[in-house]
Amino acid sequence: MPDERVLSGIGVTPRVGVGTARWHRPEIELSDPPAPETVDPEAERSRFETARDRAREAIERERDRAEERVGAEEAAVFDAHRQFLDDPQISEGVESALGDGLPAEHAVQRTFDRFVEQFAGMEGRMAERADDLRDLRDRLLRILTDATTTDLAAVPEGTVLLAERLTPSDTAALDPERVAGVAVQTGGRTSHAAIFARALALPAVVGVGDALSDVPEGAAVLVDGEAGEVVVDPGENRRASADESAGASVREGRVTTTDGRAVEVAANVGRPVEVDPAVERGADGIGLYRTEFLFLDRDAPPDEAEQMAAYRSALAAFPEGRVVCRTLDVGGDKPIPYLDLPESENPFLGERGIRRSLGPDADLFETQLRALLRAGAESGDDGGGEDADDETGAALGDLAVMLPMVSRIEEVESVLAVLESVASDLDSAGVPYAMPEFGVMVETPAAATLAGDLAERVDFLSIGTNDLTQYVMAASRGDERVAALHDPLYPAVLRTIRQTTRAADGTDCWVGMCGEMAGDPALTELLIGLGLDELSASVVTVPDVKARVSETDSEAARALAERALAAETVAEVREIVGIE
Ligand SMILES: C=C(OP(=O)(O)O)C(=O)O
Repeated sequence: MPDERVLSGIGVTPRVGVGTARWHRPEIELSDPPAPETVDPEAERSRFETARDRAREAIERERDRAEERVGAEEAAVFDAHRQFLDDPQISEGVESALGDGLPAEHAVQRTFDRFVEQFAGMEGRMAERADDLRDLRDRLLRILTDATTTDLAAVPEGTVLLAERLTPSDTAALDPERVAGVAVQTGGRTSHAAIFARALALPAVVGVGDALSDVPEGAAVLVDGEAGEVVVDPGENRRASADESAGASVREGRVTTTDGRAVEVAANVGRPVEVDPAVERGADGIGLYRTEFLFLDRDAPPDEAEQMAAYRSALAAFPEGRVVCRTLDVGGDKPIPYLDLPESENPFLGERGIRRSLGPDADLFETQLRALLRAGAESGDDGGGEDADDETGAALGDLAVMLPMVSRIEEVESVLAVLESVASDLDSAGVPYAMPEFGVMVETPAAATLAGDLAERVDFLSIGTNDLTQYVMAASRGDERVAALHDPLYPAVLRTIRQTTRAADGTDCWVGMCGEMAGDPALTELLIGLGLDELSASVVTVPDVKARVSETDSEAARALAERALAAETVAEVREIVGIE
């Protein structure tokens, strides 16, 4: 058996892939420039201009392609490339190098290298600009030297792509059908490579460092995006784990248990770019759209038309399904600078979620509800602006609105009143809208205790086990010292879940789960036994959860849940469920 070699980095997608190493080395080595007197500056200027035009066209093409595959937000990086291409300082730098008698390719290299050095010495986002400049420099050099490079869209199936760095254009070109994994020497969790890899559900490890450069072309390599490991010459055991992680194949359409009980398997998404991968991985709909992501990383909130366009395109992606939009959930771990959230002694117990929407963010909340009600209208309302969705008129799925951090019946009553008033304003203005399904998250012990009263007022409850566990166990989500307590398999949490589903038994109110627990296929049978009607999972695990649902017998699941509910310790629960 060959010796395994394990390199560590930062795992960015919870998947394991194995395949054959293939290096992507786009850097171009130029030989020394010829003597200046032998160079014709006019001819070189014209070569540079032609190369710049060709680069501009290619950037446009790649931008469109990236937008189609991974979304407008990620594709926006190509706009930065286009701006650099026409940046006067760069043009001046190239002009001055041509004036010094350098050929076009050397002029490009000298100019860009200076800017790369400047940006690389800065912090944060500015440092990322250095990558954009390298990307653009190499593109121009490839054109000027007629260099042939790997066509990343056409690598052989089963390729594990290795690179010193992956530029946005490289990553956007990757074909998930062909690429078994990606390992990159540089980059962090929020690097472009990581973001694209996640959006495409590719196993990926970034920030592996120089050790990666010793991996030979053609070696067998396993990429463990969960553990953050790159394993060269993996042994049989490792390969078996990759096979397991390759997971179930995508299943279109609804699944039922072996005895015919329908369980909806939806996906959790945070940004428009994640919607298409959810469709591709066979989700029945969106069980949690974390709409606060539409409000992050910007200077002002999205207006009604922009929000409406985002909601409508999610609805159009699931014409047969349901899209559950959670209203703005800020505060706690999700600050938004322009909202000027006050310091809180304990933000998780402070003014967050619905508490803000019915308080200081009332105007934003009303705008969001207007956008949601209008988004659900059959067709014909295009949001009234150029930001509006061009899917207008397409078949749309069913919209549902869900409230975060509910702990009082009064909150639900107040929101119902706001909904009525928004609907009546739209009515009077003759604006088309549709009343959505209406539900609340059960993420506070108070909501679980009141589940029966809530169920009388809403169409659905969705259990957010991430927060529910934090509040039931009094163990902060982000505090490593109490991480072991943050486990939904503790009997207190399991019984709170059952309390919630039981409260809705026999009513028209359905009960789903959108916390991370719902996405763990090892717990699917238990959750069916606990009475969940819907499971909303991370996009990558949707096929595995669907597969588990269709292997489950509801009677056996109920018996399993009864045993787990009778257990007194987490260790007993784990043993009963059959996990370590
Ligand atoms: C799904 C949940 O919400 P969040 O976005 O806070 O993880 C949860 O708390 O389980």
